[in-house]
Amino acid sequence: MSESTPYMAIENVSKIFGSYEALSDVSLDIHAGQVLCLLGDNGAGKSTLIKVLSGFHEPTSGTVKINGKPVQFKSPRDATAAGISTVHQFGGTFPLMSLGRSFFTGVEPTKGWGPFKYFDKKFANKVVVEQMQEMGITRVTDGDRFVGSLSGGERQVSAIARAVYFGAKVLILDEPTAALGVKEAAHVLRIIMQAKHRGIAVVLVTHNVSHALTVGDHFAVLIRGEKADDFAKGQRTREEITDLMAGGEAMAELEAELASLTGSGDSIHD
Ligand SMILES: Nc1ncnc2c1ncn2[C@@H]1O[C@H](COP(=O)(O)OP(=O)(O)OP(=O)(O)O)[C@@H](O)[C@H]1O
Repeated sequence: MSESTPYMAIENVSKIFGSYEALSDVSLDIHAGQVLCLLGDNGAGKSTLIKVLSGFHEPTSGTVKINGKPVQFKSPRDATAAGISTVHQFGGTFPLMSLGRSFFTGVEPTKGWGPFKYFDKKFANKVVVEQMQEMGITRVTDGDRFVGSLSGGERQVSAIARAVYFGAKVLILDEPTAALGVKEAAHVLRIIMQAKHRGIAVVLVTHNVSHALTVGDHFAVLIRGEKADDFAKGQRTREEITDLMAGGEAMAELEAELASLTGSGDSIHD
């Protein structure tokens, strides 16, 4: 990783729910123009970590920093103001909303004045079509189309396009390729690379080691709330990562169980 100050960092962050420690003493650096992949099995703490980064949860202890300075996000609004944009698994939009409306939710462009102010649909639709085309979704030519008419991959890409258009500095993507076909996943990964080349810091949460290895510059593996490993591209093999993630531990347990079954005469081959 570069020596420069990361745009965002968390230091020794823990998050405790009741008596359960969902995150335990996790530190991470998030650099502009790099893709940080957050890997981990179900329940490892990935969503909790995303929620800390995006201002949804305040950490129980530890520090969040922007440009080297400690910050306290009291709400997602504070994180948004710091340029942090989170795209949820299904694009986080309403299926019956038009593409133009959905793209500008919360920042509606208006025309007219005072009581005669109205949503500038023409402008919104023009921008959304331009942005989608730029991101390779060439079949969208009408901003009046419903969000629900997009495929899963197109929805992800449009949510990323929105974040980029509004100047996100950190783009957090929660399992953006889950449930996508190979071609669509490849498109989303290409768009992630585009965002990185624009200087955006990308945090990619995924179960998919192949996807992570394709675009990642840096990797962190969470196991039961703890950072089990943290490494740069090229420092681990695919097998090492898969083993760690899937819990070498879980596989060892399964093997021990099978061995005891065979050992006690309950052969699975009987
Ligand atoms: N608000 C909450 N209250 C209590 N426990 C919680 C809360 N949020 C998360 N947890 C617990 O913290 C642990 C980590 O959950 P988290 O959702 O962060 O995992 P994850 O890695 O995102 O899993 P998945 O891949 O399944 O989404 C889980 O055991 C979960 O039940």
